[in-house]
Amino acid sequence: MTTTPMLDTLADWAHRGWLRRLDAAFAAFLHDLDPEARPAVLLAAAMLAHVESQGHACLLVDEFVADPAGATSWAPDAAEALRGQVLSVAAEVDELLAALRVSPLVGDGSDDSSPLVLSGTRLYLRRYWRFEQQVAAQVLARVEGGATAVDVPRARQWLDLLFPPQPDREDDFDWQKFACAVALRASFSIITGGPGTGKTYTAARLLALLFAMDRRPDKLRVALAAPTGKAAARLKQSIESALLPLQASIGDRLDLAELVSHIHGAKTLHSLLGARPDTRTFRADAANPLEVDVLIVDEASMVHLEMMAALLQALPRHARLILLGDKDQLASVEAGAVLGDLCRDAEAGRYDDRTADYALAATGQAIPADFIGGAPGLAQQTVMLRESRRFKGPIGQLALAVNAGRLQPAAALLRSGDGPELHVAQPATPARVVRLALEGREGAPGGYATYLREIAARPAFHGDETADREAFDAWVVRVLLAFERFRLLCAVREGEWGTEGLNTAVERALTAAGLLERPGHAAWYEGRPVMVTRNDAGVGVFNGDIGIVLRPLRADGPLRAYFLDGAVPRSVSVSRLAQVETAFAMTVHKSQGSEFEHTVLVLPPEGSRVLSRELVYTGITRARLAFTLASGAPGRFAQALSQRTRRASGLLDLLSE
Ligand SMILES: Nc1ncnc2c1ncn2[C@@H]1O[C@H](COP(=O)(O)OP(=O)(O)OP(=O)(O)O)[C@@H](O)[C@H]1O
Repeated sequence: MTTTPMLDTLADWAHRGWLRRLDAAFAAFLHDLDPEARPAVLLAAAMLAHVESQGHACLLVDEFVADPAGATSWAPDAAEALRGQVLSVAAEVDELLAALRVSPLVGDGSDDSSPLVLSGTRLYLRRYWRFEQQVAAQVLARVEGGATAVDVPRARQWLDLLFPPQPDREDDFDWQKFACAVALRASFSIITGGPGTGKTYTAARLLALLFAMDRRPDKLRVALAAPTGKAAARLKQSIESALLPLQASIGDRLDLAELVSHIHGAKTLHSLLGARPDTRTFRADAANPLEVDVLIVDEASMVHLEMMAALLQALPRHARLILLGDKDQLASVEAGAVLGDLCRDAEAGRYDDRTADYALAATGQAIPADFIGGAPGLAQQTVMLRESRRFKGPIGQLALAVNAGRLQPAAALLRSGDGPELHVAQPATPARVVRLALEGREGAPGGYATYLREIAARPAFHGDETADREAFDAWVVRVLLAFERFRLLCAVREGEWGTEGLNTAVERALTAAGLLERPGHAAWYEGRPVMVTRNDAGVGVFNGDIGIVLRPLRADGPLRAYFLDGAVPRSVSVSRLAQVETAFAMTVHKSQGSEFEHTVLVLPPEGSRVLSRELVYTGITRARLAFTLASGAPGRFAQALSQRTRRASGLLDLLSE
C-alpha cells in the first residue's frame, strides 16, 4: 500500500494482469519524480505505457476519455473499472488535458527534461515522440530535399529496355516501370503491393537501372536488408535470380554478375545497424553512418517506429532507401505502423502534375487520370503495384476480398472452396486442428508428419568426414524445407486455441503417433522446431529465426538447433539458445515474411480485439497452395473482417504539415 490511492489501484490492476507490472511501476516512478503528480496524470501515464505495449505510439487523450478501454483489449470488468477511475479523476477531455499541461512531468517536446510529451491531444513517452519526429523529418527531407537530377532521356532508354512493351497489354499502365522511375529521382521511395505483385522483381530491375545510371557502377555500394533473417535471405535470392537473367537483354553494357558479386549478403536490420548486446542503441547512427549508397529493405511493414528511426538516422543523406512491403499486412508487434502510415495515399496514387510529367518523360506512359490528385511530397515517392502474378487463384481472391473487408464474397469463396486451395474445418475443435497438423487434409496433405519422416530418413554415417558432412548437410536442408511446407497460425498465444495450447497438443499427438521421441518429456528433443524470440548477436540468432533440433553429424553428440542461411545450414548448440519457443504453432504476427504451402489459420472462440482484418489477410497470404480456416466459433471470421487495426500515431499529421 502506498499513500497514493491511484498507485494502489494501478498496482492492483497489474496484480490482476490487466496492466503490465511495468505500466504500474512507470506511474510510481513518475510519482517519485513529482510527488505532487495528480491522479489523472498517473493514470494517463500508466495507460500510455500500456497502450504502447499494444503497438500504439501514443495515447489519444480525447479518445481515452470518451472510451477509456478503447485502445486496450481488456475484458468488460477491467474496462468498467477503468471507466470508473477516469470518471472520478478527469470526466472531461479538457480536464485531463489541463492536468497534463500543468504537470512538470509533461512537456511540449521543446526541452529534454520531461518524461512525457503532450502534442495536441496526443500523449507520448518522450522516446516515442522523438522517434516520430525523427522519422517524419528524415522522410520529408529525403523526399523533398533529396531529389537527384535525373538524366531523363537516358533513364527512358534503360527503362524501355528493362520493361519492354508487352504486345497484349499496350494500354496498361506499367506500375513497375513507373516505380523504378520514381525511385530514381529521390533518396526515399516506397514500393508497396500485395503478395506476388512483383515488388522484388521491380527492385531487381531498379538495381539494374541504378547501376546503369551510375557513373561508377562498380563503386556503388548496395545493401539489402529485412527485419528477419529469413526475409533477408529470401530477398537476396530473389533479387539475384531476377537480376541475372536480365543480362541477355542488357548485352555487354553492364556486367550484372560482376556487379551482383559486390552486393553483400542480405542482413537483418539489427545486424546491418550493428545491434549491441544489452542496449537498444546501434553501432551505426548519425555520427557513424552506414557505408551504403543504395539500401533496399523488404518486409517493411514489420519495421517498427524505433527501428525505422534508427535506420533513417544511420543512413547517409545521399543514400537511396527503397522500402518494399505490403501496407495491408499486420504491423510489427512493437509500437508504430510506419509503413501503413507512410502509404496513406498509395491506393489512390494522388500524383501531382510534376510527377505526371516526369512519368511521361521517363517511362513513355501517362499515369491514368484516376490516380492524379496532388497529394504532398511523400505520395509522389510511393507506388503501389496492383496486379498479382502468382496469387490469382482462390487464395488470392480470398485475400483480396478480406483486404477490402467484403464479407459476402469472402464467405462465398470459403463455402464454395472445398478443393485443394480453400477449406473450412467444420466443426473446428482443437483436436481437429491437431489432426490437420499431423496429416494435413484431403487435397492438401502434409502436416508435420512429412518433415518427421524426413528426419527418420537420416543418412547413415560411413566414417568419411567429407562425404558424410555433405550428405548430412543436404539432409538437414531437406528437413528444414519440409518443415517450412506447413504451419499452424494462431491469432492468440494463450489457451487451447492459442500457440501455447496447440504447441503442447501437437507435441503430444506426434509423440503418441510415434513420430516424435521425447524421452522423459525432455524440453530438448530431436525434431523439436523452435523459433527464436529474442535477438542474440553473440550466438548469431535473431528474433523470428526458425530452426529444428537434430542430433549432429556424429549422432552421439549433444543436440543442436539447425537454421537455414539461404541454402546453407548453420547450427547452434541448444544450450546456447536462451530465448526460444516451440514452433508447430506460431502467431500470425510472427509468420510475417514467411510462406508455407499449406497454412491453417486458427481463430479462437472468444471475440477479441486481436481478431482483425489485417490479421486474417496476413494469415491467408502466408499460404502458397492451400489455406484452411479453423474458427472456434461462428462469426469470428466476420468479426475479424469488421475490425481494422488502428494504431495511434502522429506520423501522418507530421508528414502532412
Ligand atoms: N512484369 C513481370 N513480368 C513477368 N513476371 C513477373 C513480373 N512481375 C513479377 N513477375 C513474377 O511474379 C512472381 C512474383 O513476383 P515477386 O516475387 O517479385 O513478387 P513480390 O511482390 O516480391 O512477392 P512477395 O510479397 O511474396 O515477396 C515472380 O515469379 C516474378 O518473377
